[in-house]
Amino acid sequence: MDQTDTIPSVVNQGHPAFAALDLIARLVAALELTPLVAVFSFDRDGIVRFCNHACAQLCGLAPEQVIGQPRKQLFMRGEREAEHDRLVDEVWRTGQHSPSGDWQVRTASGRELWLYSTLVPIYHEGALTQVFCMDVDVTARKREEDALAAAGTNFRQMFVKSGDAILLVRNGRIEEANPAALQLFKCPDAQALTGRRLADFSPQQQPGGGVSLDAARTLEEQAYAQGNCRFDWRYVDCRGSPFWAEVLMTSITLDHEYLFYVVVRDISARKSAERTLYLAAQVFENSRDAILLTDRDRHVISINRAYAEITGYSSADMLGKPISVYRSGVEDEAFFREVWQQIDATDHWQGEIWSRRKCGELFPAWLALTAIRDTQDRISNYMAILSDITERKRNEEHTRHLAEHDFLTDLPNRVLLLDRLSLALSTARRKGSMLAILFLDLDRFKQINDTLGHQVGDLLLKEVAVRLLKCVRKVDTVSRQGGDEFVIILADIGGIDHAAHVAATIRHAIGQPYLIGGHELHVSTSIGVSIFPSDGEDIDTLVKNADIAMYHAKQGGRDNFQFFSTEMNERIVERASFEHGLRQALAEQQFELAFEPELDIASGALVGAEALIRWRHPELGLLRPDRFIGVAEEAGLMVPIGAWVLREACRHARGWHEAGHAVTVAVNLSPAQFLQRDLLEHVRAALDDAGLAPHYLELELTEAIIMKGGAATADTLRALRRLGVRLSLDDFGTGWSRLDQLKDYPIDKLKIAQAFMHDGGDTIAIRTIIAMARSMEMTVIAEGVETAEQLEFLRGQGCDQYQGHHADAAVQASGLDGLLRN
Ligand SMILES: Nc1nc2c(ncn2[C@@H]2O[C@H](COP(=O)(O)OP(=O)(O)OP(=O)(O)O)[C@@H](O)[C@H]2O)c(=O)[nH]1
Repeated sequence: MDQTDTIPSVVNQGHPAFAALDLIARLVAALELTPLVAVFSFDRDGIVRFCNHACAQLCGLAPEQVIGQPRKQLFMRGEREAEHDRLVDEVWRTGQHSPSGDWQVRTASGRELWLYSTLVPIYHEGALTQVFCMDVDVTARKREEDALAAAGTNFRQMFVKSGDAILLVRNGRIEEANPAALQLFKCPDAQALTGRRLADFSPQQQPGGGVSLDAARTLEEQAYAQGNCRFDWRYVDCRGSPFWAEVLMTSITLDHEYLFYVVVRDISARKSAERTLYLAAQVFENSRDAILLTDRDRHVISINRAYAEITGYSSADMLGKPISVYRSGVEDEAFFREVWQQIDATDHWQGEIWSRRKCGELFPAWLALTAIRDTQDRISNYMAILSDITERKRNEEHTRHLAEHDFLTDLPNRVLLLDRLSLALSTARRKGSMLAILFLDLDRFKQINDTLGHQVGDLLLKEVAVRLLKCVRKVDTVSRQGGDEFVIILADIGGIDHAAHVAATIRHAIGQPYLIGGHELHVSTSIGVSIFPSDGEDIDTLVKNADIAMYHAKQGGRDNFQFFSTEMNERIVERASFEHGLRQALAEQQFELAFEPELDIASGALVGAEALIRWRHPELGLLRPDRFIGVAEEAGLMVPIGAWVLREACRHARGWHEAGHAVTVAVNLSPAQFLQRDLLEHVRAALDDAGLAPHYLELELTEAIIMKGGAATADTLRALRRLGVRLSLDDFGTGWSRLDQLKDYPIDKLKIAQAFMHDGGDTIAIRTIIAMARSMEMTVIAEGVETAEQLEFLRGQGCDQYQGHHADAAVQASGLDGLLRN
């Protein structure tokens, strides 16, 4: 219902003039009541004459307060007051209404408002009496407009200044692009972008495989449906270079237009980092080397597949455990301390170590440890790369073996020989010992090849190698130089006799018949020997001289060995002739016995005599044992010679007894005799043959026999003792046995070594030996007594018997020497 309907009619509606008046009255009433337009009027003095409700409300006053007030008090216009005054004057002057406009005002009640305002002249009876001011409150609209303008400005700023590329896309075409977009797409100007589709800046296909055009459309639809969508996209810029971007497409669709606000951010760096990470992960997982990662405290945080495969440990076994738990135990703590010290200093260590699989098996590994640092340069992790090098080591070993060994015999070849020789020489130099080089060449080997073929020759060479190895000790080296030549190093030999002995053994071994391919073959060898240091100080000289000596052996009719030095050859010849002579001496009874008397100190009586062998050599005259016992021992003649001495000594003793002198005979036993199984039988037979009571036979042993012998020796000694034979220990005090060690052996008598009697005598040692021997109830005899003073001293110490020049003299004086000599 119109508000004017509520205004009562003040005139008779039937008369036309009154009808017009009535309309005016109704209009005024409507003006009065309208809430939409604030209306007031003022006269030429600016005094308010009329004010409707809306106006009073706008001013924040009651209408009656407003009437009669100056118009300027209703709405103050600040800086624009004068401008408004001019408008008012213009209306009064021209009688025309003013142009409408927006005015910012402060109301009488202090509110800030925007008014849309018009001034209208009001005539009364033809005269301009008042001006109406009609104001519409447009504050709300004005504020919205301001906010919109501000938002627009902000948006513009953001659009222009954004570091991200922003595109406005309308109906699939780029409408606007910000500077960052021009830069990102490397466009010379905006025209290069506008009007085109985003797909125009994409490769035909996206890396995922979809056609760019279709994929872009799908994404636009998605953004339209969901409001926005975010995706990674591969673009190509105006210069044709591809790049990765992250795209946020927001639909701001109006009406039926597709309008998108598209933010494009270059993520090529991130993509490349992602790619690098992906590759690193692939490398980690697919590496054939075992890789393990730890944290900075060296606790395992990751292992790759190869690690699990190689070691047998799973991630579950290892994660969180200290890496040190998985050491093999071969390398010690000090080794790992050094490893970590180096990593601390250089961030890296690599080397060979032993590793252990979960099943316990050890394997050689190449380990590379690297410290990984964070952006602050602090160690954040450690990486261990472990390669199983079992196969490599095996191959290396195989290759090295091939390089160092002869393919036919598998003996060390020349390369390894020189290496070993160099080692042996430095050891010999350090220890001041001797070594020998034997240069062997088979005799007339060519004939075997020529008559029976190379294959047979080869088999013969292999058999020769086997035989050579049997002739030497483990410390020696047998090598094949090629052809039928072999070189042998004899390390640390005691003397040239050793070398001669080995050479003779080899000659003999090679000379034994071979059964090869159904043929019985015979071959001999010529051997040359050089000795360090006498025949040369260095490898070349020694090998050359052994070769020369071998040549001499060939010259000398083959099948023999020759020393390089003539002097040595002579000595060996002499030795050989000595050996021959000894065999003859046995057969021809060239040995004799001499007796050294043993006297009782207390009574001065002759109580025994030690049998000493002599060799009456047909050319050299009477030889004492030190000239020939060594050769006899090496030639294995000590057993028959010892047996002869035993028999002869017993026979002599029996003679003394028959002459009325119950004297004991002492016989020295050699180690070779002791090793004889039937020693006991020999002794018994010697006693029986001579008819001598066993307690008149005394067997003299050396400390070496006792100490080396062990249980078997103790058994033999006890058996001899049971037989009734007496046992004495010769040269006591010079070896390394101690008296308390002797208590397990049935020894009757100790012979104090002659050495203690020299230079005034070692009185303390003699005293100690005598005291201890007495405590063990052994008889003590001193050897090498030469003076009456020495004898007196021994007597004072309670020594039982003595030997030596002083005893010989006493025996001569007593006339008993004739007895012993016969
Ligand atoms: N079966 C065989 N023969 C070889 C091999 N290497 C070399 N030979 C032969 O070994 C022979 C060596 O001969 P020589 O040492 O020079 O002469 P020899 O016949 O042994 O006569 P002398 O040494 O003077 O006693 C030559 O016939 C070579 O062909 C091999 O690997 N296998």
